[in-house]
Formats: sequence, structure tokens, C-alpha cells
Amino acid sequence: MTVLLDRFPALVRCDFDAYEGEVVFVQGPNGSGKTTLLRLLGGLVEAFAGSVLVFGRDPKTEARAVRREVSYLAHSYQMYEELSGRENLSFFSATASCDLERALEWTRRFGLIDRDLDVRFRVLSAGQRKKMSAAIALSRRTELLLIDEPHALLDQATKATLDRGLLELAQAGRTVIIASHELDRIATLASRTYRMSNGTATLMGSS
Ligand SMILES: Nc1ncnc2c1ncn2[C@@H]1O[C@H](COP(=O)(O)OP(=O)(O)OP(=O)(O)O)[C@@H](O)[C@H]1O
Repeated sequence: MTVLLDRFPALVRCDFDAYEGEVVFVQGPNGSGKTTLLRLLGGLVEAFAGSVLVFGRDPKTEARAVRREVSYLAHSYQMYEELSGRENLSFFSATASCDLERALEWTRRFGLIDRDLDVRFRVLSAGQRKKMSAAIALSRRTELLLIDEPHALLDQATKATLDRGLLELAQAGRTVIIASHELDRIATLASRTYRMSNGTATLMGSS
């Protein structure tokens, strides 16, 4: 598929696939098209040419149905800054098929304490914000998780906890697609890796 962003070819005849229960890594230098690929799969940008199918559906014509099956954890979080973490979790459980108990469990596994859940989201540290957002992403009842730079901002222990969570999702049959620069984490996590370069994806190998 090809994606033009403001006439710039961000993806160029890019071939990509992922299967149920897989963790797929998308790596590549800055500006190579990783985020654009994730946004395309999440129905947030449209293909100019080529075809995109997410669980057999075209995100262009069935955007709503696709979004119900997809969680997307982006660089910037779609959290309410003036609400507490706990209130944000409640909101996402009411509106975005997030399992509240599971999300609270994830906040505990990430080492967040009651105080972190009760202060306004905007006062949390960068890493705490990331943990709260990741807890929601890991707890949504969707078949596909798209996750952009999941390890950025996290300490080593939390990176390992997150990786275990991503593997648990895959073992439960969910599909996880990760854009990341952290090549050292690929070996333990990914079943396949694509390398992006100038908007095209090359399959690097399977484990
Ligand atoms: N709205 C836009 N208009 C024009 N060009 C854009 C737009 N959004 C992204 N691009 C361009 O598309 C290319 C791919 O961007 P993308 O964000 O997908 O890269 P990336 O691989 O995720 O980079 P990074 O590792 O820095 O996050 C870049 O050259 C970027 O400048």
C-alpha cells in the first residue's frame, strides 16, 4: 500500500502482514514510516493506493468496526489531563472496552501506587504517564494491539514487565505489532521483524 501525507509518500508500495497470536516488530530509522504503518492499520490514515485489510475489513470503509478490534498506544496519550488515573481508567472501561480490574492489576504490576492513581494525570512523571497508558492498552478487549515505542521512558524493570504482558496477550491469541528502536528486546519478543526504510517494509526473519 501507498500512503501520502500532505502529498509526501510516507509509505510506498509497502507490503506487510501479521497473523493471529504473533508479536511483530517494526523497526527502522526515524522517519522511515513506522508510525504511519501503525496509523494505517488503526484506520487513522487512509491508503492512497493498494489494499489494507484488518481482520478482513477495509479500515477505509469500515473504520468503526476496525477501531473496535484495535487498540493503539501512540507516542501521545489520549488521556484526560485533569482527571486522575483512576478516573481515566473508569472512563476507558466505560467507553473503550477496557477491563477495569485488569487495568488496575497492570498498574500494580508496573509499580504504580494509590497516590499515582489518585492525583491528576497531568502531574504524573513521564514514565508514570506511560505506565498508566500501557495499563489501559494491555487491558482493552481488542484482537489487535498497535504500540508505538512502548519501551521509551520506562525503567528496565518496567520494560521487562511490559514485555511479559505483550507475550501474554500473544499467547492468548491476540496480535501485537510494535514499532520500536530497541533492537535488543526483539529476540525475546518478536516472532517476526520488518525493517522499514523510506516507506517500504522488508521482512527480516522469523523465530
Ligand atoms: N502529516 C504529515 N504531512 C507530511 N509528512 C508527514 C506527515 N506525517 C508524517 N510525515 C512524514 O512521513 C515520514 C514517516 O513518518 P513516521 O512518523 O511514520 O516515521 P517513523 O518511522 O515513525 O519515525 P520515528 O522513528 O521518528 O517515530 C516522515 O518523513 C514524516 O516527516
